[in-house]
Amino acid sequence: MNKSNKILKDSAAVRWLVLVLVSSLMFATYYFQDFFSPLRELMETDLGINSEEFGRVIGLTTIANMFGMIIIGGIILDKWGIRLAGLAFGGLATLGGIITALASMGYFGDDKSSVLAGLIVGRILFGSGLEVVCVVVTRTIVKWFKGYELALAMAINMGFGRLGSALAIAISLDIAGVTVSPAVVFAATLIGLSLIFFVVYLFFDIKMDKQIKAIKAAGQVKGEEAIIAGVEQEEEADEDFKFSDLIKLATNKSFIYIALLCVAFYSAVFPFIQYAPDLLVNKFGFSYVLPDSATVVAFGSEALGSSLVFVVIFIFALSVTLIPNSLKGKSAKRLSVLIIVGVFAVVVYLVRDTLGVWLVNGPKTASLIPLGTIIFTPIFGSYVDKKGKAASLMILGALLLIFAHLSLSVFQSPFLAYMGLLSLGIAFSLVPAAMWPSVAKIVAENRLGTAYASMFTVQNWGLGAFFWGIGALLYKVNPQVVQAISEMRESLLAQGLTSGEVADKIKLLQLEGSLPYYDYTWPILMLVACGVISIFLAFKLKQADKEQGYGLELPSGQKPE
Ligand SMILES: C[C@H](N)C(=O)N[C@@H](CCCCN)C(=O)O
Repeated sequence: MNKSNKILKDSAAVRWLVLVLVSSLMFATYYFQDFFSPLRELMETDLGINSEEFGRVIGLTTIANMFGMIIIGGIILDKWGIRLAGLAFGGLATLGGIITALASMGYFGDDKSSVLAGLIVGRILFGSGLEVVCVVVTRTIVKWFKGYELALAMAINMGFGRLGSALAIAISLDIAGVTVSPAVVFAATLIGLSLIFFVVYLFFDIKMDKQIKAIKAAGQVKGEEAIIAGVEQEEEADEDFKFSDLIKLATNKSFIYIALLCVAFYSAVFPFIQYAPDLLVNKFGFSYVLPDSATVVAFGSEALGSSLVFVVIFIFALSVTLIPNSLKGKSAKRLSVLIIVGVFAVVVYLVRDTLGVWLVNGPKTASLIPLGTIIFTPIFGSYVDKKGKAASLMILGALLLIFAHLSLSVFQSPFLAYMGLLSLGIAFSLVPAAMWPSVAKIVAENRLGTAYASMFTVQNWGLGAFFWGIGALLYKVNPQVVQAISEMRESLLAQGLTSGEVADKIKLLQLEGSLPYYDYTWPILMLVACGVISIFLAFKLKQADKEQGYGLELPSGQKPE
């Protein structure tokens, strides 16, 4: 390559800096999507927002996407390009964040209906920007990493999103303290900051476009340079939305199965994560606040012991998965697994008090689900690249999903709860790692943009229904709990207690057994049905792939004979 024809993306340092700058938008939007999750109870005690209304706030976040916002956003992205579309939809998400924050502070009125209306409007605006931001970021990564480390860049970008989710679940209650608004203000500030990072990115984008233009203008576009300079045109053709393409996709059996699998699978995961901290507190007796070690012991040695076993199994699974990549020879592999597990078991023993405190806290434990996927997704992604078996791995993921939701709904054992969370984390790594590259096998490259946009749209139908549905069913099957908490809240407020004091008092009364907990059995059992549908669809996908020959079971780059 002619040295003078080098452009910004040829520098690894600039490429990775760009990835961090644009991935900050993923981090912040995923954070904002999930930060309400550990606040379910506080919303009720601080703002009087019950579980059905909580479900409405979360569910309506996706409403614009259910009615074609992602398709519209994709068309706008084609017309305006990455820079303007990123600013417009990142700005929309930020505006939604600001309105949500103002509503939680009582800026639009202190009464429950004004707060609720403000929260809903804010979340709808945020949600309208969220998914298009995800498409803009994906397209930006393709622009900078095509021909380089594209798959790794995508996995790391997804990791930024998962880190956002994990942190949101783990720390928002600590940020909130006794009122909801500080957590909302913090989450909205993060989106604002990430938009500033995106603005910084724009300087790189403008500069690279100028370089490409200059190369073209100088008429040096030959051979290898042509590929580089052709980036823009190539991507425009790749990502264009065409309604005729939608029709073609809708008649492809394999695409239908994978799109429906995307709906069924993600419906049982993203909405579950929103309720996981509250489920762990209400069903398994986890805490919302970080308890001291004495309380952890009182929580029960069974739970404490199971949580530590959970950590050791997690590390065992991790080392078994990781080691084959780095060591050859069975005995060397076994020995290194033993050493790693042994060392970690000692470390776990030494820090057992702190770890025990964390692993009986609902939000902190629930945050391990997205956190674990940051490590597992690239591992499974590389397995799919090298060995294939994508359809079979989706079947396995669906099976783990069923186990997870069964152990978290019908059983009452903390040990099974930890195992359920672990298998949910593995499923949440397996299925995305196998699903997204499979779409690229089923759909021609020039239809991928349309394929992702239509998949995200139908996915949002499921998400909207289940975000709201879990809260609504929880409300429906727990009328006495809703009434008892609401009456207690009214009476404590009438006695002159502040909303923070009311929240504390209600928690205390629940701990003492004077106020009941929510029963989550039916809302989570409903998600088992999603797992059963997922497994059926994954089998159908494997069958359809055999007929249509996309090679989903083959390693990356191999085609069936
Ligand atoms: C929420 C979003 N619609 C979604 O499905 N995100 C996926 C990642 C999609 C990556 C596509 N290149 C996720 O698992 O977070």
